[in-house]
Amino acid sequence: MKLTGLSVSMQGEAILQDVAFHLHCGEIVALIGPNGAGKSTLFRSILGQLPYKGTITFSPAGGPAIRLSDGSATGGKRPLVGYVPQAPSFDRGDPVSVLDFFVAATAKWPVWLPIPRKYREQAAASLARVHGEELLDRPMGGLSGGQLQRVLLALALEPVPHILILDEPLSGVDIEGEHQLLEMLDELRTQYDLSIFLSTHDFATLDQYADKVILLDRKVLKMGSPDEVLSSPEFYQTFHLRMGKGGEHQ
Ligand SMILES: Nc1ncnc2c1ncn2[C@@H]1O[C@H](COP(=O)(O)OP(=O)(O)OP(=O)(O)O)[C@@H](O)[C@H]1O
Repeated sequence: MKLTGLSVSMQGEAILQDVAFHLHCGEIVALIGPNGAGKSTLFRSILGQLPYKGTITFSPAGGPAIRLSDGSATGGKRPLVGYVPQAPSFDRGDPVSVLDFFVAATAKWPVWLPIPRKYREQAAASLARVHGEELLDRPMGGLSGGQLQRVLLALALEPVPHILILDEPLSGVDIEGEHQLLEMLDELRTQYDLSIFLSTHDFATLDQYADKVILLDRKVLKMGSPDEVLSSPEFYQTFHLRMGKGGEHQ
């Protein structure tokens, strides 16, 4: 995927200005920036949910270059983009099971009717992709942050897209859940040559999984390896940290 000169305005205010970068096949790119930087707006533009200026070009492996303008284009048999939204909160006592949720989302089957065996098998197979078979009959409200992310991830992989976008997948996930999720993303990108583009406020783990980091605050302020971005003056200025002469923060 290649973005050039991407700009978005809302109600006369420039939300994104001249954003440009490449996302290569099988690459994991992390998007960081302060609150209100435009991270979700960038995702919504890529998903074709917002009007924008500039170009977003998709060149799925083995397929023709496809320009997405309304979010409906597909790259061959696989959809271009899958999306894992910020995790919704479920009431602890909510009786809706993972199976109910999955089938309602994928097959549009109403939750109050008995679920046919074929839908149960399909949901189990989808959850198996994220090693979550055992979650099938659990209530959504009883899942941990990491388990909920895995269910949402399984949904976004049905069917497996070329590019997977995740909006703050690590928020509300404990350290062990975060480790599992990152391992799973790494496994999925290798298995499906999936490009992964995610936003996060967790900078400590970036160097464990991200090939590239983009620091955004309405514009791209810095782009590079986790080390390059996290040690840059732009990073320190954006997050109001003070930097010593040698580049070390004080
Ligand atoms: N529908 C809208 N109309 C007007 N302004 C909007 C709209 N949606 C978002 N904005 C503004 O766009 C800016 C960027 O918002 P966005 O949600 O993309 O930021 P973000 O980086 O995802 O923030 P966060 O880290 O808090 O989730 C904010 O100033 C927000 O107020």
